[in-house]
Amino acid sequence: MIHVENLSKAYGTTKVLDIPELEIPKGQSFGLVGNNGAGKTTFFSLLLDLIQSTTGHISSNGIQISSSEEWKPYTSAFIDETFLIGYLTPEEYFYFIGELRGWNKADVDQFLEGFTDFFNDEILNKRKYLRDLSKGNSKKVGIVGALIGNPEVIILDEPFANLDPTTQIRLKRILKALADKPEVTILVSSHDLQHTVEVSNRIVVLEKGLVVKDLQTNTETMKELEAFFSGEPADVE
Ligand SMILES: Nc1ncnc2c1ncn2[C@@H]1O[C@H](COP(=O)(O)OP(=O)(O)OP(=O)(O)O)[C@@H](O)[C@H]1O
Repeated sequence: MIHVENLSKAYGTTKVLDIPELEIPKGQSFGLVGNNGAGKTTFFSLLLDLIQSTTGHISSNGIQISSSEEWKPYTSAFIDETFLIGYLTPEEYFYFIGELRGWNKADVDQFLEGFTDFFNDEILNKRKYLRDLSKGNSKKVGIVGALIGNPEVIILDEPFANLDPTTQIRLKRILKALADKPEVTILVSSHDLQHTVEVSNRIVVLEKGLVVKDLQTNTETMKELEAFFSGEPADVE
């Protein structure tokens, strides 16, 4: 589905991402973890053609993302609040995204009914502009907006950050349900190892722009990640 080849990004003389090759098959739920500055957002920004690579390229379904728009109809993302439109209410924003994705108002309304718990009565019918929402509530809008139109590729940068514990648990359920769909490829970055392991069947660890671990999630993955990030051997209890 997504093929990365010889990809690097440098600012001046500093290389912040260097991925010689990476294949993300259709249907995979791909978790990206790494410490601050590891290159997670850089990678996702390159995947969405938000920044230009220094070398190499990424293709999605065989389409080179920097030279064609054809990947956009089936790809959706929420990276940060720049994806939101401050002067719209959540409803207006969702309808706007719906229009882009070929859904009418009724389709969007019906879809939003599935997020009543997730919204916790703080998003819809509040007559508030997106610019006035709290960070957590903005994130909820961005995530749900990214799911409108049943995209096949979903990219979410740190979706758990700024969410309260109840909403994090609800989000995990939503992401797991998406991960179970064979036609959906989902890429999530997070600093929360536990959440990432729970919603991903593959975990890639970035460190200073390099892929230093590439794991199929199993019962040992959490232990292995904790050992890696604490700098201690994995077999120490
Ligand atoms: N426009 C820029 N100019 C210079 N350096 C940049 C620029 N954008 C990102 N970087 C650098 O690239 C590196 C990777 O940043 P990136 O935001 O991808 O990391 P991250 O893994 O998402 O980090 P975090 O967990 O802190 O969000 C960092 O060292 C960052 O300072």
